[in-house]
Amino acid sequence: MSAQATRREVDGGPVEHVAADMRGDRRVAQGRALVSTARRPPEIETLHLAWRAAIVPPNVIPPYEELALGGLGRLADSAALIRVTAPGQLDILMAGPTIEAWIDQPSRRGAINPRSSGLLRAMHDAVMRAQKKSYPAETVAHAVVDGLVRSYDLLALPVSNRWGPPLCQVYMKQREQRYSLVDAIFSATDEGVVALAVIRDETQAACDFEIVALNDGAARLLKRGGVDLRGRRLSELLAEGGRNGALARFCGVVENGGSARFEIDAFLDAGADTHLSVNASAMGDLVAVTLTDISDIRARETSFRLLFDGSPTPTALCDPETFRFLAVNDAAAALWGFSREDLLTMTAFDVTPEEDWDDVRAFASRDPAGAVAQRIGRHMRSDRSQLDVIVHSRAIIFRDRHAHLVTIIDVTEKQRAEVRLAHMAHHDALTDLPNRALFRQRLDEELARLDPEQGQLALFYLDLDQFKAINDTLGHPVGDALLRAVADRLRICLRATDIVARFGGDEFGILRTGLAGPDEASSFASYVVNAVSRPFVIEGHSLEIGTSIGIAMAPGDGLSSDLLLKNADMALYRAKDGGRRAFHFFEPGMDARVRARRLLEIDLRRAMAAGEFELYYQPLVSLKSGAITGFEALLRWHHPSRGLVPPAEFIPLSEEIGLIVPLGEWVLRQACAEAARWPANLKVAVNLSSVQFKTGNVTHAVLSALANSGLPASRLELEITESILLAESEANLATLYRLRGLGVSVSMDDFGTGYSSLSYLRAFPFDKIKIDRSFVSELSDGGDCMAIVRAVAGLGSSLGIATTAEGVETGEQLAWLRNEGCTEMQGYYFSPPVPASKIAPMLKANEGARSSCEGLVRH
Ligand SMILES: Nc1nc2c(ncn2[C@@H]2O[C@H](COP(=O)(O)O[C@H]3[C@@H](O)[C@H](n4cnc5c(=O)[nH]c(N)nc54)O[C@@H]3COP(=O)(O)O)[C@@H](O)[C@H]2O)c(=O)[nH]1
Repeated sequence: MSAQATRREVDGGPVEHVAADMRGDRRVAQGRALVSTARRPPEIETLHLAWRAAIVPPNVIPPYEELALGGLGRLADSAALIRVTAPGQLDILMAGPTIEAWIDQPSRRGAINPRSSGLLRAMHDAVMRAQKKSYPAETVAHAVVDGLVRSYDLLALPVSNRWGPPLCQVYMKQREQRYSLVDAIFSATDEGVVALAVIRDETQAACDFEIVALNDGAARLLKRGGVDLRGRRLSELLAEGGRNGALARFCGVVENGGSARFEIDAFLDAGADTHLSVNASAMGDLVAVTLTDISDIRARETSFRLLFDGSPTPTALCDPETFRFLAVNDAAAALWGFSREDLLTMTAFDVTPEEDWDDVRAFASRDPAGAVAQRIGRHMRSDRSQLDVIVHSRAIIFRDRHAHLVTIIDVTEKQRAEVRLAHMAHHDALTDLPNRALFRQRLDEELARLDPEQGQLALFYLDLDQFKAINDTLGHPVGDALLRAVADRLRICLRATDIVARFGGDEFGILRTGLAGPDEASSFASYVVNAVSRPFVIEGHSLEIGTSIGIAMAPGDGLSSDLLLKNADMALYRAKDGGRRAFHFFEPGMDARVRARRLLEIDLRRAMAAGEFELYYQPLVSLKSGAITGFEALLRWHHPSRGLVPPAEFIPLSEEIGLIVPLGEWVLRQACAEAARWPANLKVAVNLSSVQFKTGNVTHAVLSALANSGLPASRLELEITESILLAESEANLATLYRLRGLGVSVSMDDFGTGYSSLSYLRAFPFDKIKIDRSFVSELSDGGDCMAIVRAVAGLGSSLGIATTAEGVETGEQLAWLRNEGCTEMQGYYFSPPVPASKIAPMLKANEGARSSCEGLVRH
């Protein structure tokens, strides 16, 4: 059987502790109890031994008469005879005065004090269970009598009953030891317990208190160890500053009755850092006070407060039900732009945009026992500006109530930086257009949902004409501004569902969906070409660039991004081939041509760096004297694998990719340097491309070539075509006049082809007209060419402009041209273009021939 501890309310009175140690089941081995009998009082011990003698042999219990009625003498005062007639029904058949006092009830059937009945019943049951083995049951009981705790040893024995079931005889012995209940309670707690008596003033109002009793805990807390505080007035123990306040709280308890809890830190000898929590209960003019030392808690709170207030992290304490701020630190006030005082009258909703209120509620209603929770959201400052925040919250107990300790991390800048980074990853920094990656992504998406029934998809691949030349000559800031302006113009061309992207350099892409067919794509492409062709004014420069566009359509030209981009790119090259400001649709078979052209472009750029270019010179011969008057410089490309590449194959491409500008400057420098070595009466003619006029600084290039070579300007002849006067004529005319002003002469090349407008001859005083070789080659056929050559020769003669016939290959042509009044010839009949090394011998031969009157000598 185990020790039992039961706690029962007895008649609504004080709590009684009853400890029962039932030994009825304990075995007795070889006549010796296993439990110690050392604490058994002598009377009980005697009784115990007598009983043991009587029951030998075992299993025979003594008759009722022998034990209950016989020979007990004064032990009968401390004995009771009990039985249990039904479960829970305890009868006391007989009880001596001592035991009667314990059970605090006269011995009557069925009316026993409940605080004793449980114990008696337990002893009865233990004895009855063990009766066959004749074991007694023993226990100790306690009771409070007159404020003293008394302890009793109890022994229960079975006795036989000739009229029915065995009975149970209980013997009780009160121990000498007694405790004061109040002392016991007082000493059992570390808390201070004080009994105060009210002192009333003449109006009978409570005004002070006298200490009636206190325990060690109270003496320790009030730091008056050794000094008897009993009889002292409470007011004497309180520091002046807090005295009135503290007394008022105690008086309030008395006046209002009941109990109250409050804090005091004003006890004189307790020290300023001692904080006591007071629980006071009034009973008439007596006040029972429990004092608890909460100094540590307050110290922790102070540390917490210091950490809280001084933390650079915005922090607030928030009521999870009302969302009211219970505390905020300076960092939070600074973050939200409100004062701390204002915030203490506000709720979390006042700093949260309304759209996020549900989030805030859900966040606050999470499991309060949970760990730190995190919410990413927005807060609002006093100026209504919004912040991106991460809110961490932890449920804590703050001053005996639930609260949420909330820290706020302002991630506005971080968030914006991330958004910026994400934007930068998908957009071109210069134009802010989507980049190739984003374009591809959108193209993939559009292809995935492409439904030909709903319309086709067109990919427009744009490349700006002449951009590189502008960039190289006017500088990158102008180039950048031009690209931005082009981007703006493209944006204007778009519908909301279109996408325009900059792929890099001067390449752009446009994605358009829902097209009925190629016709719709062509009209959009020409609209874009026209839009980009309109002049741009950048930093005072009027720039005309134009664009070429390659178009690939889905589903016809491919269903993958890669294929469509590749096909549109190929179509673009074709568009460029076909002349600028044009667009072209992808056609199967373009691939090979485009590849060849790409290779040429790569080769051309490399050739410039590798010094694969050389100038050949073709003599210009006076038809009057037969003397060489000068040489035309003609560019040649020594390709490492293809051999000598004629300029007609690479000049157009180098114009397109802007390479003509540096290449043209090289030609000028080289030709002038070469001519400077010739006899002083010989001129050198250099071809200028219209691109050099448009994007290069021709005047500067000419000046620097002359200066570097030392060639007099009068010995340099510049050959231009009418295309230079077609585009940007005003600016180009101004350049031509500037060049003429330097002293160089200017020839109109390839006259007769193109528009051959006579107005050009009026617009600028050309020094020479070069009749295109296509007319000369067909002179023998008679007809138009003869008439044209005759007209041009006559025009030159009447305007006083020299005329040079190009491509003279036969003596007949020569004779006819001389006869018609042409002043100069150039052609294979005299000499093809030759390397510079051949010039000296040629000049020598020409001189010799003229001196021997042989006229023109073919070389
Ligand atoms: N911008 C620059 N253009 C240049 C430069 N060097 C050449 N070119 C232009 O390339 C075109 C082709 O030139 P090329 O292959 O050198 O042809 C020239 C002559 O070889 C050719 N020619 C001369 N005589 C005859 C002849 O009797 N028969 C015949 N079939 N061809 C002949 O004519 C070309 C010279 O023409 P032109 O310039 O019009 O005087 C050509 O358009 C060049 O201009 C350069 O450095 N820059």
